[in-house]
Amino acid sequence: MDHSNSSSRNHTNCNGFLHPNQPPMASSPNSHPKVVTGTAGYILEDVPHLTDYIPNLQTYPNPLQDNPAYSVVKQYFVHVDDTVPQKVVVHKDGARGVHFRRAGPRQKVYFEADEVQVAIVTCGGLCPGLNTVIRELVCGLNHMYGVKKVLGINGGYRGFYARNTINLTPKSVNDIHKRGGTVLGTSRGGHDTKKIVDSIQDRGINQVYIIGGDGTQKGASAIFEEVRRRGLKVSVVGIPKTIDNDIPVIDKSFGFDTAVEEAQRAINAAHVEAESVENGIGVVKLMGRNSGFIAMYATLASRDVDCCLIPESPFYLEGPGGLYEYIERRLKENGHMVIVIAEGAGQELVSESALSMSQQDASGNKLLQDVGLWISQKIRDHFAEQKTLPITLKYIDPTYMIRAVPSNASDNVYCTLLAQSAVHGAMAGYTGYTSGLVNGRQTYIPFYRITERQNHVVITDRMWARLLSSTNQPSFLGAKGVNEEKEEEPSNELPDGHCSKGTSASKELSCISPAAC
Ligand SMILES: Nc1ncnc2c1ncn2[C@@H]1O[C@H](COP(=O)(O)OP(=O)(O)OP(=O)(O)O)[C@@H](O)[C@H]1O
Ligand SMILES: O=P(O)(O)OC[C@H]1O[C@](O)(CO)[C@@H](O)[C@@H]1O
Ligand SMILES: [Mg+2]
Repeated sequence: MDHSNSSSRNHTNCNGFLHPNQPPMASSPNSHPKVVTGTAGYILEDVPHLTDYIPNLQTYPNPLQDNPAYSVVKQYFVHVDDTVPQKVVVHKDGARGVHFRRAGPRQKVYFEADEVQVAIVTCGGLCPGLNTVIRELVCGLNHMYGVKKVLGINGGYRGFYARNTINLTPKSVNDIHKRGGTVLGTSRGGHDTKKIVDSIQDRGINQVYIIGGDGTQKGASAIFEEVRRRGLKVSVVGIPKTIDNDIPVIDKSFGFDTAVEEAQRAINAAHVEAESVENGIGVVKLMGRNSGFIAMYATLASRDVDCCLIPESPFYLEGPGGLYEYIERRLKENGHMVIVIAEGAGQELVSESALSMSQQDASGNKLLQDVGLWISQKIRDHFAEQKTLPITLKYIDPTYMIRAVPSNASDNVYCTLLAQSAVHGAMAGYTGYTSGLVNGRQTYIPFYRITERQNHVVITDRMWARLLSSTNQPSFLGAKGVNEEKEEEPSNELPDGHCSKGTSASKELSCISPAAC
């Protein structure tokens, strides 16, 4: 695919054509999904390119061609038509389904090293690996493409217009990956698209790398649209960050492995405390506002957990099949037990007994009640009232300790690949995309696929069933509940316990190709 000629690119490629419902990008005030279809139900959900709205942009040979480290690598450059399938499990006669553009270096780039002025910003909550991504962006840009001008935006989105910037060099970021947090600082709220793009324009920034969760990626999408509306040669790139693993499409988010590993320490402590006393109960609260992935994977990894409670699986306390009954049975069988609870679990129960559920943080996220404290007290009160089983309960809340640590070895490698892929895409003129791993391959995913939904644990899927069979906890769902759950989340099941509740664009695509989802 030759991006020096955007019109030919929009109309025929990948043995396919622009989807008939999609107008050509250049004629529309806002970008539209670029969907290319091919034979056998092939669909490419492509990402925008600078040439979509700035014609005749000059190209340059990729400097990696002369880089001794890379020139020996056979087929180092990604073929322009390489794409990655969203779904790898297919049936003999099924459609090929949705694909994303494969990430990696291209033969031609759209920026000369001296011309590039980069900005990097981190937004939202902390997550292990933020500093590694920052480091690898700075080093990747410098070592692979000779880019020297890299600014760090201080304190999240508002830093674009309200704070001083920080010069980042390979030397200044050399060992930041060994530290937790983000050297740039972060914040919630403060996204003012006009002021941010004014700042981008005023500072001559032409590549923006935005590291953050679902809210941040929505902000990145708004920045991209405004940049495009102003006709600026600025690549806007998202790098997905979330300890909750609630970003859809991608295999998992960076820092998640580290968080699960770190959670083991809290679970171990809860287990040691619980088994050291008669009828000991250890309760561990883990993060997960709307998605219980950390709790689910930490439970599966640990084997010491007897009950895992997540936001996706409503539970109840009293009566047959309830939590109290299970605790009593487990204590009688085993003498102790460990409960892991995600912070977003059981919020409807807590809110019945707490004051307000309507408070929000600066980004508009609902502030949660402390379900860990609440459930610990409820269990203590219940068994004190019963007087038949005297329990000792220890409550551990390691939530901020888990996300404040530096990333582990595997997350460091993942962060490096994500950052390098992001850089290759921007240098190749792509924009308006999130760099993400899909089925083990680095890809460029259009913003709308990342922002339209959240990733949730599917409690009717195999992974949750594995958890139930490993803990032996009740499912808290009658047959009716299971059927309702199946009806609610019908078609977008992703491998191994991931599901994204669909909205507009992807639902349309499911209609084009049901086998794609
Ligand atoms: N719909 C939106 N449009 C523009 N900007 C947004 C939107 N939602 C959130 N933002 C901005 O994105 C930034 C981060 O959002 P938020 O605090 O929700 O964290 P996040 O990126 O979702 O990360 P996490 O939830 O994992 O901590 C904030 O500065 C917020 O103002
Ligand atoms: O207290 P803060 O910084 O708002 O962050 C808490 C939230 O951040 C998250 O870790 C998401 O980043 C959620 O799990 C949690 O609810
Ligand atoms: Mg979020």
